[in-house]
Amino acid sequence: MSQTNLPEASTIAILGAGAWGSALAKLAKTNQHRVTLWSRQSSQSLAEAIAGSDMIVSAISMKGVASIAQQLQAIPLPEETILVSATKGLEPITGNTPAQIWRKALPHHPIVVLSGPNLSKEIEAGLPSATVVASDDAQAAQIVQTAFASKNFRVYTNSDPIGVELGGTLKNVIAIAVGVCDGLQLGTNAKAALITRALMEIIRVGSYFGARPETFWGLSGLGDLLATCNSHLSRNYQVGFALAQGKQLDEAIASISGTAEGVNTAHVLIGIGDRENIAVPVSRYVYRLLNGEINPQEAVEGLMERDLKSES
Ligand SMILES: NC(=O)C1=CN([C@@H]2O[C@H](COP(=O)(O)OP(=O)(O)OC[C@H]3O[C@@H](n4cnc5c(N)ncnc54)[C@H](OP(=O)(O)O)[C@@H]3O)[C@@H](O)[C@H]2O)C=CC1
Ligand SMILES: O=C(CO)COP(=O)(O)O
Repeated sequence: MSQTNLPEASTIAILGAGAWGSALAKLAKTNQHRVTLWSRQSSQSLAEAIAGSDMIVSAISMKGVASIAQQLQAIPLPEETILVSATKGLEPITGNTPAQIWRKALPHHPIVVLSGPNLSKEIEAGLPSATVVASDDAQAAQIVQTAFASKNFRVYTNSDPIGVELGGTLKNVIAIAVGVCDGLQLGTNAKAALITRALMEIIRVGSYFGARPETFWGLSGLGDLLATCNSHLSRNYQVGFALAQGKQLDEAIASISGTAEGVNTAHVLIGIGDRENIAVPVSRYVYRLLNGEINPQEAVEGLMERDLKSES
């Protein structure tokens, strides 16, 4: 399909009017869709905002997903309405991904995950970028692809939704680690080693959950690691950088605008790693640092002094 042809106009409701929801709304408007951007602050009710939507896109922070999904359950919706999950996080206690929450709440709807190296400020500025839309429902993924693709936003489909979702979610913890690495001025070799070993860790966790390893070499895995680990625009990276400057976690969080999902994800991930016996050394040191058990320098020493092992 040529991207010079505008996709047919759809009615799209975007839930979550923060940085990411607003950027997605702008992308959808570029393609002439009728767009409603909704948050808890909106004058419209949720039911009014989604009325007549062909597609509902959730760009809500992890902490709000379950309650909004529950509210949507109570609103009659045609079964063909596509739900697109753009949140990158894990639910505390259950460890569910956002798409798993949507699937449980609205089992009869097509669910599509949207994830990739998508720093919202760059997208708002109209810079070129690419993303992935993943679903078990190939047709739904293609509809979302067509709806959002434009000359500055290249959208790929993928049939491994859990892999695409975990790639975007788990890299947030690593972006905190790399923010620490850069904040301590540990150099390019250290950063390359950290990102590469972290990718192995992400693949280990993803494989346990049934994701395909090769998915993590794509945009939502390696691609998003490269974006967030190399940019001061990443809030997760900023949290790590601030910790390396000696800030306490609450100060670091207060110093960024918006949500740094990696903080909560680290806690949920370590719970899963402990329960399922999955080795996640980089994420574990991030978790210990966030908990105040160690300082940034001790995290570096701990990672460097681990038992010697083979690379695989
Ligand atoms: N910013 C980015 O570059 C990207 C972000 N993401 C992901 O998108 C998600 C949102 O990020 P971002 O837009 O940056 O975050 P923001 O903090 O800018 O916005 C969060 C949005 O979630 C809503 N929200 C928060 N808590 C609740 C709740 N308890 N109930 C209902 N709504 C709630 C907020 O609503 P209210 O205004 O009412 O508080 C707000 O609209 C995150 O998971 C993030 O990882 C993914 C790709 C890129
Ligand atoms: O996920 C993102 C870019 O793909 C945004 O990263 P931060 O949440 O760290 O800002």
